[in-house]
Amino acid sequence: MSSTLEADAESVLRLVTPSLDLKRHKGQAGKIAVIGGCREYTGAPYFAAISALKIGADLSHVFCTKDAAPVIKSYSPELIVHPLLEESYTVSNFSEEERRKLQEKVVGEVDKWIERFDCLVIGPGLGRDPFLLECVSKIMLLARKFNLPFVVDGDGLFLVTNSIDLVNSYPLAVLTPNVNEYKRLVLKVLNCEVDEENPEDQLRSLAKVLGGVTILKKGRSDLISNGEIVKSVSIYGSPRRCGGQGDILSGSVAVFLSWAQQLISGHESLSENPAILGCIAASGLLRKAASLAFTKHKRSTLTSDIIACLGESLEGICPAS
Ligand SMILES: NC(=O)C1=CN([C@@H]2O[C@H](COP(=O)(O)OP(=O)(O)OC[C@H]3O[C@@H](n4cnc5c(N)ncnc54)[C@H](OP(=O)(O)O)[C@@H]3O)[C@@H](O)[C@H]2O)[C@@H](O)CC1
Ligand SMILES: Nc1ncnc2c1ncn2[C@@H]1O[C@H](COP(=O)(O)OP(=O)(O)OP(=O)(O)O)[C@@H](O)[C@H]1O
Ligand SMILES: [Mg+2]
Repeated sequence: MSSTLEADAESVLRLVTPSLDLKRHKGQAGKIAVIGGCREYTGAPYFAAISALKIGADLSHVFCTKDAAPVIKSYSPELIVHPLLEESYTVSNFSEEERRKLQEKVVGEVDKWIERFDCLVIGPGLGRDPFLLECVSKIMLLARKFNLPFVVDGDGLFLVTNSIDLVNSYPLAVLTPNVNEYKRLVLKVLNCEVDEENPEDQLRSLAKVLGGVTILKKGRSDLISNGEIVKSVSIYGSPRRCGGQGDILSGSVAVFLSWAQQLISGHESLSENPAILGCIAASGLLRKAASLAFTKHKRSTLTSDIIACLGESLEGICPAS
């Protein structure tokens, strides 16, 4: 791997992480919202949303189904949980008109909040219910209308792979596929298999064909591209592959992307791409935290242990004072 490909993740973390300042008010360090959480999955949206707070965001919301909400609330009083999304079983006896009205209501409720957020994370633990995914498509269109950045992960990638137009040519979209999700995306968009020999060139082509979205391809090395540049993050992480680490990553990308956007909007001389910076910072921090958690917990390392190490890992790179 060439040295120019490997990003200096620690420098990026130092660049984008804002200093703590008594003059700043609640909200200025970031307000993020996770769209995810259904009957099957409550852990994934929790991991994404709590990671955002642990890194330093001020407010973290979760928009999930009615069944998932009390469960997610009970994991943490820190999260603001909206029991809004509906699955097909709720509407099984509804007419077309009643379904349309319910969708309008769901999207209308999200619309009330959306302008307050700095970034959305769409997909952790969302599930694949068709009625629910239709609503989420409309939420993505709403986010695009407000020029709100969003990170698409998990089942959000299932949705996007089947409806590419939702992200096509939206430079504020970040996709964070794992090995499987990437395979499906490459097959759908490039109509070929994953190229293991030239992963950087294929990733660049994929991001370019998608009109300049940013893609963070997760794996032994994380590879990041927006169709122009390609960067990698290969810092040593952990040999534990417990589920949920991708969810930490998606919540973290949302925070670092928001911070990078804030930084760049205040410094016209900075020409870096905030989505690329956000991905590098998030990947670097997750790997540091995973490594630290593994030294403490070895084989029993869980996603919650990695989340508990996010603060200490960031402190080691950007001390709070
Ligand atoms: N606690 C929770 O609530 C969590 C909920 N989550 C939520 O679950 C939803 C579905 O997400 P997902 O990641 O399970 O779906 P997908 O990518 O289709 O993988 C399915 C199967 O693919 C395989 N496989 C995976 N990686 C591979 C690899 N590197 N190399 C080779 N094979 C690989 C592996 O199959 P197996 O090896 O078991 O045959 C795996 O089981 C989504 O909403 C997500 O957010 C998770 O975030 C976890 C924590
Ligand atoms: N083989 C690997 N070696 C080292 N680190 C890895 C490896 N695979 C993934 N990772 C790290 O774990 C993070 C999460 O990637 P992973 O492929 O587990 O996501 P995921 O399948 O979406 O996770 P989740 O279970 O949350 O859905 C990546 O950003 C990367 O830093
Ligand atoms: Mg995942």
